[in-house]
Amino acid sequence: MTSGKLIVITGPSGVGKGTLVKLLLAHHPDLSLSVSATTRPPREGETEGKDYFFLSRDQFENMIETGELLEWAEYAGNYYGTPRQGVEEKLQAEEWVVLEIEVVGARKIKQSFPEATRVFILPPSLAVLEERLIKRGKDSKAAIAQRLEHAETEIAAAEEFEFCVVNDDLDRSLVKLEKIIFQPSQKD
Ligand SMILES: Nc1nc2c(ncn2[C@@H]2O[C@H](COP(=O)(O)OP(=O)(O)O)[C@@H](O)[C@H]2O)c(=O)[nH]1
Ligand SMILES: Nc1ncnc2c1ncn2[C@@H]1O[C@H](COP(=O)(O)OP(=O)(O)O)[C@@H](O)[C@H]1O
Repeated sequence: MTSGKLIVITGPSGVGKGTLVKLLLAHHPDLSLSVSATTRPPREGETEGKDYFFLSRDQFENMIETGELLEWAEYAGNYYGTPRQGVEEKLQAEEWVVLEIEVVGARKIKQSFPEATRVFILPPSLAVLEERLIKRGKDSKAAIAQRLEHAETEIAAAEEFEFCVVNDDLDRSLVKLEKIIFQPSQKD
């Protein structure tokens, strides 16, 4: 790797961003994942500093005010944001950094990093997205309904992004993502 690169993976909740990013990092240990800050309480099994930096609203708002976040957004009642320092240090060290973030934040990244490679992950259909959210078993019925409603607006913005991948078959989607990241000039 000859220079730093910022890779942004975005798309609606439940589309498979986390699953794809995990596979991508397992196949390419050179890539570095940015750990986000959030005011959402930790879920069972989540670790501070590994999955997220878990902050109070006051702490998060302080980071916004002091410009410590590269981007941030409010999603389903909680704040989520990318700590600036870690990403900038990694890019300066010529690392390739992956952000897995929701759509509003991914949009904002374009302003500070016009060169970023941004990939929007699409579900094969809204029905499949709903199925995945239900199967994942992490969200209440009401939360799933809220996420699906939100997904429709997010999907309408997909065309703004440099690349789109429909996450149908997981292995095929991973290959498409790898092509976008490592061979962006080649068309398939
Ligand atoms: N803008 C922004 N979104 C983030 C960040 N970190 C995570 N997210 C997004 O916030 C949304 C909710 O994340 P989470 O509560 O972990 O739920 P899940 O990804 O749906 O399981 C997801 O779409 C994440 O991609 C961040 O640093 N900035
Ligand atoms: N290509 C796929 N085919 C079938 N199920 C998938 C696929 N990608 C992800 N999933 C499943 O869908 C659910 C949501 O995926 P997840 O990675 O948590 O989404 P996100 O991070 O976008 O919220 C998980 O249960 C995951 O195992």
